[in-house]
Amino acid sequence: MERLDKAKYDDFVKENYGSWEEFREYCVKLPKIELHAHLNGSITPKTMNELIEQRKDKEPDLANFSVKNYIQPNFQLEDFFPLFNTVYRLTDNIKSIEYIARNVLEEFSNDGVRYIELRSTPRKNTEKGMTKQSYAETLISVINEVNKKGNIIVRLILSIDRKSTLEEAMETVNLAINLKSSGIVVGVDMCGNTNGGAFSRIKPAFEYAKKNGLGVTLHVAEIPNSREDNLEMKSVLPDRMGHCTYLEDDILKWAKDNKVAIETCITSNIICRTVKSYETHPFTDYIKNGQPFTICTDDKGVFNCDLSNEYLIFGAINNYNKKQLFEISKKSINYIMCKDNELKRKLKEIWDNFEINNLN
Ligand SMILES: CNc1ncnc2c1ncn2[C@@H]1O[C@H](COP(=O)(O)O)[C@@H](O)[C@H]1O
Repeated sequence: MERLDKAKYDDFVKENYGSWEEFREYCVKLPKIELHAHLNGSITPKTMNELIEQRKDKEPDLANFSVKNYIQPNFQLEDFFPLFNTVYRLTDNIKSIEYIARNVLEEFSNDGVRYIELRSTPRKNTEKGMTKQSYAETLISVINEVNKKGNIIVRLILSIDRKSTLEEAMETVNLAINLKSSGIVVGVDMCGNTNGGAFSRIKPAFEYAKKNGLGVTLHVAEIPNSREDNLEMKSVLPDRMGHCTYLEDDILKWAKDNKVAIETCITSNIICRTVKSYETHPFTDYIKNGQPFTICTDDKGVFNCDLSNEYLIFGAINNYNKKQLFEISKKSINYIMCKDNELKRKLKEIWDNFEINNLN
């Protein structure tokens, strides 16, 4: 938020929302959909410290573990990926996965997120008895618990790290196929270090996922000069694409024509310096061109952000009033991977009720 030159937007905010506080309140109250959130990047420092406290007696190396502000001066995308070496030490067993999932989902719910497709990379840790399968099943069980409470509706996307071998990628896709009947797993994602290798190596796994009725989302063009990869990714016909900060016009046009929404992660792009400023973020072109997109947090724990604030930033920069921001959040219903029509009807009802009660 500090990075946004608020003074520039004071007049607009005063006229349309009353004050910045009221603007923020509106953004929290607005029902929202989150379609690009990595579980392990969404853990707050508070939750990390709680995990350390819970475990340090039995695992003394954790006593010296300090959770400091991740974002140091001159932080950039290359500094981001190694952070997970540390985070994964703290989330290396099933109990911790359960704990972080509960906390992260509760935080999204408190922020007014009404539907989320949370994503996470199943990992194994033989020493601690964690398998990819138990990792995913634990998430499903927490999600079922959260769904029962009824404040937020949660579905799961299993992520595949870009540096995986094809065999590893296929293992995760098969896991997702087997767990589809839970009604919770809706698709697969490709994420991880942008230097992790050519997408073509693991492309067959995503084609196989699509053939088996899973949704597919891919991290596309987060960095420049990735034309070859971008074309390979497009040819999989993904349902959505993450970031796309350096995506070429012809592929953007293809995405528009085929209603492939871009998961745009504003604060993440600014902090990782893949976009220079809020004002020059490609979302301004998305609006101009009628590009389908959805506003997302990416890693709310690492970037110290929340979805309400992403809406606030987006609203301020584009001078969007209450109704316009509402329309943006409502459109995201069209981009969910979950094919359950009853669920879509339920979401539309939530948005319609909000509109009746707040915007007429
Ligand atoms: C900054 N933008 C990004 N670009 C690419 N990959 C990202 C990412 N943000 C997070 N991840 C990837 O998500 C995984 C962590 O969450 P899970 O263990 O799956 O829950 C890591 O592989 C990380 O590289």
